[in-house]
Amino acid sequence: MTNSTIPILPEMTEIWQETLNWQPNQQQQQQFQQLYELILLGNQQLNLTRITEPQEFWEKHLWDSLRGIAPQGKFIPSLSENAAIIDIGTGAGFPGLPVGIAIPNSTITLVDSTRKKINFINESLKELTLINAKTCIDRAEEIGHHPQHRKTYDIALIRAVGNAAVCAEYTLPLLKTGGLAIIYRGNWTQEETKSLQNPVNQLGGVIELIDEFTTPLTQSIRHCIQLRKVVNTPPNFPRAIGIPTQNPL
Ligand SMILES: C[S@@+](CC[C@H](N)C(=O)[O-])C[C@H]1O[C@@H](n2cnc3c(N)ncnc32)[C@H](O)[C@@H]1O
Repeated sequence: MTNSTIPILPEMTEIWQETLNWQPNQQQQQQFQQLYELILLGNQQLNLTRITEPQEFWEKHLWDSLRGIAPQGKFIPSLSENAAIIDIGTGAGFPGLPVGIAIPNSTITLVDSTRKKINFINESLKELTLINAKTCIDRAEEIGHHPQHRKTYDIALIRAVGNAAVCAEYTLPLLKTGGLAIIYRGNWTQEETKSLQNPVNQLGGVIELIDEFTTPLTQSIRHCIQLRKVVNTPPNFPRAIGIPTQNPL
C-alpha cells in the first residue's frame, strides 16, 4: 500500500494542543496512524469513506471526532472517570474509534446496523489492540429497548446518521439520567434549535449547549449539539424500526 507511508500526525502536534488542550502520546499517535492505514486498506474492498487524503482524514475524522467531546476546546471532565460511551451509526468507526484511542480509561461501544462495517471495525480493534472498545451489530431502535443498553451510558455520540430529532430519539433512551448526548452537525440554525426543543423534552432531555467551532485546517464551521438527559425517557421511545426517520418527532 503506497499511501500507508504518508504520516498524518507529526506536524499536527501543536494544533492538538492549541485546539483541544491535549496531545496524543506516542502510542496514541501510532494508533491514529494505524487507523488511517486500516481505513485506506479497508476502502479497497468496502466503501468506508471518501475522506482519504491525509490532512482531510486528520481534520474530518480524527480532529472532528475528538472536538465533539471537547466542547469549547477542552475534554469533558467526566471522561476521566471511566465513562461508558456509545457511538450510534459508527460506520467505519467515527467518532467512536478516535475517542476510544484518546480516552483509554473509558469504554466505548460502537454500534452499526451494517454487518460488514462492524466486521471491519472488529478487525481494526485487533490491529489497534484497543481493549476498551467493543462492537454491536444492531439498530438504534432495538438497542434503545434492550436492558443491556438502555439507561446505561454516560455519553452517546452520533454523527451523520439522521436529522437532529432522529439522533435525539436514538441516543437519549440509552443514557443514564444526567448523561450527555452529542450530536455532530455541520451547519446549524436558531430555527433548528427551536424545533429540536420539543422532541428533546418529550424524550426526557434538555438542550444544554450549541457548541459552534471552526475547524483548524479548512476553517469550516461546525456544531455539536449537547443534550442532557434530565428524566427517564418514556418507554415508548425509541419508536419501532424506521418510524423515527419516517416521522421525526
Ligand atoms: C453516513 S454513515 C456515518 C458514519 C459515521 N458516524 C461517520 O460520521 O463517519 C451512517 C451510518 O449509520 C448507520 N445507521 C443508520 N441508521 C442506523 C440505525 N437506525 N441504527 C444503527 N445504525 C444506523 C449506517 O449503517 C451507516 O453506517
